[in-house]
Amino acid sequence: MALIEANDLRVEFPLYHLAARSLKKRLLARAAARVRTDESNRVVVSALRELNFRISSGDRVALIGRNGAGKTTLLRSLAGIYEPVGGRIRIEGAIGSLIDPAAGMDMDSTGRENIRLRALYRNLDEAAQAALEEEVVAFAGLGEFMDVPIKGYSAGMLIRLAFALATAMQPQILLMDEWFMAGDASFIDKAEARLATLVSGAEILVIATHDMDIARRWCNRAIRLDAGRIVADGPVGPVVESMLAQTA
Ligand SMILES: Nc1ncnc2c1ncn2[C@@H]1O[C@H](COP(=O)(O)OP(=O)(O)OP(=O)(O)O)[C@@H](O)[C@H]1O
Repeated sequence: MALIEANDLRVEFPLYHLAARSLKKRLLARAAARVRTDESNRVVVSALRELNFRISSGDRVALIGRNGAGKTTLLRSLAGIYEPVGGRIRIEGAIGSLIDPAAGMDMDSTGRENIRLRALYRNLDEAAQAALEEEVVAFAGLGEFMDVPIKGYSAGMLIRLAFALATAMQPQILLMDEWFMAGDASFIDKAEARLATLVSGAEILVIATHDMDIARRWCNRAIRLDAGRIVADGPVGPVVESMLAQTA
């Protein structure tokens, strides 16, 4: 059984660039509720404030909310990319994340070399490594670009490779940013079919999105954030309605 549990989760970012007094003052005045000076006298923005929730097997959760609400920060905190400054996150289950296409990739290596590096990282034996390579190469459909250093890839090509790599191995918990649904039409069709299989196999899906249709189509629950706090958490229909009513 997979599980994600957050207790009083708090994430803050220091605003180092706010050395200029006037700018600091202006910003503090505008966003007083979210910007504070911490114990070390640093100006910090509260990205997530005392979040409490529990996500269990079978939950497919859409993280929704306006710009700056904290969706990406929460997704990244769950993936272990950001360290909470307060509270705790408990995760049970193997995580697969489709958050940052370049994460875990070596930009100087070719696509094929990146697949092999991932196989090494996952401790796959030779047969599993060969199977992974064959599957990712076929799915990504990058042709001879597979043998070109990935720093020469377009954004779309990098998404294809990242998507193929991340979805080749079935995770129990899948964390996803909506822009992984972007790309050219032929890839989107392929990606959606692949994702459908993955989502039906993954015990938990968490997807950060602005697109209420994506939320409704993929999720059964929504957590709505506003200015770093949870303002609604429940079945996807009513939570999406509350969001639409507010932005109408
Ligand atoms: N690396 C960072 N450094 C400083 N502040 C950050 C950083 N990342 C996020 N923030 C701040 O944290 C808050 C939450 O941002 P976050 O990106 O999580 O929101 P979001 O809901 O994903 O927004 P969007 O829909 O615009 O992508 C914002 O106030 C943002 O300015």
